[in-house]
Amino acid sequence: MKHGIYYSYWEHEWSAKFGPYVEKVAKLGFDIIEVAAHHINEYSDADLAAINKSAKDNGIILTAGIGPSKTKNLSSPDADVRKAGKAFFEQTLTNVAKLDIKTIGGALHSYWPVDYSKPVDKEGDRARGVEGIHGIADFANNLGINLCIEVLNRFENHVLNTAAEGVAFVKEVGKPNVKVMLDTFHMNIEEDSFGEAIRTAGPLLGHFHTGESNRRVPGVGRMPWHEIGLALREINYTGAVVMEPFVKTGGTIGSDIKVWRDLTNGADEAKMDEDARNALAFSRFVLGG
Ligand SMILES: O=C(CO)[C@@H](O)[C@H](O)[C@H](O)CO
Ligand SMILES: [Mn+2]
Repeated sequence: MKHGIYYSYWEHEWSAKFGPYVEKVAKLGFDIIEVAAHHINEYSDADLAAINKSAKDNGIILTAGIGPSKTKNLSSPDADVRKAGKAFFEQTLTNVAKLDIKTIGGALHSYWPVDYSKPVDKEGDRARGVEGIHGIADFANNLGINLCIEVLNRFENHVLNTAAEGVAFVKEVGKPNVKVMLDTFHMNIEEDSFGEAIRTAGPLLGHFHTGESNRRVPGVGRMPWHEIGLALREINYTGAVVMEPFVKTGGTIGSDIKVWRDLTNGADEAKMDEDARNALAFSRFVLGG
């Protein structure tokens, strides 16, 4: 098991440059940095090559996260949007591969966060989502990338809210590089049992996000970490465990995640680094790796 952190912990914008965080995360002792792929198509080949070299020099593996926008939604009822979504993913995956990234996770099958001001068509969106992911799976596989479909809570997405729904979706897609992704923050809202949800995903679990129920770093709240660690060991999970703390207000990150109060307790960057370091030690101890 390898441990990582989403660099958005320190930032306010999904567009924030991730290059400078590779060395920082390595110094904190992490194995992985998760980067936002939302704006990766704006990086030049030279930027990507420099980041890849920095990752190799620092012994860091990269993974990618993404919440596709409404205009890139693979499950949209509008065929032109689905087409734009496919083209966006092909370009994004091509650039992601330049960083030797093998895992991209998020609501790849849909868009995020969902606009609930209009009625949603869960069955239709799900069916189009299966087709959309099926349509980009081989392209990703040829680049050696796994597509990890994140199960999100009801307030953020309607298509997949539980591990069981995620598993059924992934089985219907039926491609070896399409996997289920779970996140303790979302599981805490939707699952009856953390252990059972992880066991339900079993060998299909491709990526795992961690965070407390208020999205602070692991170890400071009331998430049942021992139960989660036992279940991950039980299914012999050897993939990435990436903490995804969101603690700062402001910017598009603050508004998409709905952080309306400072969850850092007024921490400066050094204190935020220390919190991340402590959360890593806690995660290695309680989850393994
Ligand atoms: O859990 C979430 C959102 O609540 C994330 O994994 C998200 O999809 C990604 O961070 C977007 O970049
Ligand atoms: Mn997540």
